[in-house]
Amino acid sequence: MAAHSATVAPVAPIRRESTLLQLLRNRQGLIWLSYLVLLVAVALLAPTLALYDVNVTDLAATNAKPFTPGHPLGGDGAGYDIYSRLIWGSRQTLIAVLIVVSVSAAIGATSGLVAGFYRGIFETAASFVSDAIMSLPGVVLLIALYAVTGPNLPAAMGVFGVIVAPTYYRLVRSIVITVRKELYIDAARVSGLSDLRIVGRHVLWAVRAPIIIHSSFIMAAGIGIESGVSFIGLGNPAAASWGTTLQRSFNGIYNNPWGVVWPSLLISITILAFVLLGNVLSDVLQSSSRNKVLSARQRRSVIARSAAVIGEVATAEPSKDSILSIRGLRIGYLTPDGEVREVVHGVDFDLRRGEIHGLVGESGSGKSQIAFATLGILPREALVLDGSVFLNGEDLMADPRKMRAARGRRIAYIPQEPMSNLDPSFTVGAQLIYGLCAVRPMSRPEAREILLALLQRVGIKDPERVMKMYPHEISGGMAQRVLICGAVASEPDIIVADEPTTALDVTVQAEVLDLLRELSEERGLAMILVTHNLGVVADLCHTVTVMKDGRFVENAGVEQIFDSPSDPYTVELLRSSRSVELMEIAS
Ligand SMILES: Nc1ncnc2c1ncn2[C@@H]1O[C@H](COP(=O)(O)OP(=O)(O)OP(=O)(O)O)[C@@H](O)[C@H]1O
Ligand code: NI
Repeated sequence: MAAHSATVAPVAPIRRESTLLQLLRNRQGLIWLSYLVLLVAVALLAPTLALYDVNVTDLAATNAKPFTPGHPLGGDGAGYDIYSRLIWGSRQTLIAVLIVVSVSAAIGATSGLVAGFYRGIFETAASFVSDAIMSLPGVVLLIALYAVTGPNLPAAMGVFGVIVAPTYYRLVRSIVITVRKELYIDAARVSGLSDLRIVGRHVLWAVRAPIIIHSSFIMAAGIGIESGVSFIGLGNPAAASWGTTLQRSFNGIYNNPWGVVWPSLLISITILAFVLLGNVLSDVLQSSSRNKVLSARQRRSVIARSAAVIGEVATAEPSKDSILSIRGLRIGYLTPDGEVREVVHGVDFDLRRGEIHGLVGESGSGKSQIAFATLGILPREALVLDGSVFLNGEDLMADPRKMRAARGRRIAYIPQEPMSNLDPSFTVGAQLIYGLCAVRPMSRPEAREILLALLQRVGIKDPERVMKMYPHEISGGMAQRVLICGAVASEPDIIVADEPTTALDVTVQAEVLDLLRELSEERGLAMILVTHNLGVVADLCHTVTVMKDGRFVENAGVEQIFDSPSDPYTVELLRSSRSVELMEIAS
């Protein structure tokens, strides 16, 4: 947070849309919400929609194929009409799911709320119980229950609700603990509100979105468990549920294989609906609680209004001998009260071919914003208020298509955390080959050849073997080498590296920095190196920009910065970094 440093351009607040409206505007949200509403309607209207009563069997329906007259989805071995059973089953299934959610949310969320708010002995006890429940084998418990109650779906679902209650407990408790620390709760308390009012007003507001999202996933799990429980025979065979329907059809799978398809399809689609709706909800609810993503029209009007306040800045020409020129770049974010907080205040920047340029400054000074802007990967809610990014004289900022074409091809990126930038479910080789083929038209064997040579070049001893490994099988240093290999493979002109060695061990750091220097010299690569480590800058960079509060305070050759810094802030930065170094040597 560096609000004190930012220029705030007051623009009229933007009205928020209701959550439901945002949900309906999202295509996925609309589809899955409609599906679920339809499902509820079917469950309510079951008596009219079903062709037969729940427990009516019909000799003609025995193992009937689908589209038999009177039995649109066929029948099972006992002569039940599958279509009617599924319609009735939607009732049973939705009731089962409601039991799971209400039991688990009631127990878990309430205890989490109390534990997080009052802490102390209750929290200790509740956390113990929650851990104990989580360590129980759920399915075994359900089977044991069967011995006591017999086939009883509501009881089984209630027990399942207790089993998953700790997930709510943990979620709610951790949120309440953070919210409670925040200032507005203190403010509320000082103004003499009772605990109940504070919980109602502020804490419930903070936990409501996570609870709704989590419930959607629990409902998906509930459907799965209901089907599973009924399928292994713990449900009431007389009551129609999707699980029992599936079980019956499964018993007669050799006589009528189609019978299995319908309930499976219904169960899968409904689980999918809850999970995907949960994802959409999480987008909608969580983004609106922090930063609003504006529509293109709102975005233009905010930018225009803020330009009117600050005044147009004449866009300068790019420098002739630079490969990358940034001119008058201003980036802002909308605050919750609808004002624009500017975090980068009109910076100019030039990068020549083969130059390694260090971008240093304290946390929150805007280094990453500049790196992201160069790559065109600013967060969706970011507002580019003004300015241009010229690559070889072409303005990328003005044309998103050019930006997309340049990204990964002409300008490559090396991230801070190598591990989280590799997909755990694919081998290293598969990801590298996929990435390379996406930016340079070539066949997979060709890409493989290039990458094997490059992996060798970035210091990986046995590239063939590493290609076959999954990310969790390699070390952090190796992962960063792999990503550097991926970045260099597309033969870019510029590499943007945001703290590329922070996540690595000290010994590995030096090796990776050496590698970056060598690659830059070999290939004439220009590099923007974002770092807070002046040692890295002294070691690697030709030129340096020092940033503070969204402005460039000094921009010069590396010798000049270290030998005769002109800005007091640079002097301060050098002094503090030296004292950190001395401390490290002393310890
Ligand atoms: N998505 C966002 N919404 C609102 N403000 C943001 C967002 N992302 C960044 N900011 C603000 O932009 C400013 C600059 O952030 P930036 O990440 O560029 O800093 P940095 O210099 O890279 O810091 P660090 O060294 O911690 O990475 C900060 O004040 C930050 O609060
Ligand atoms: Ni950063």
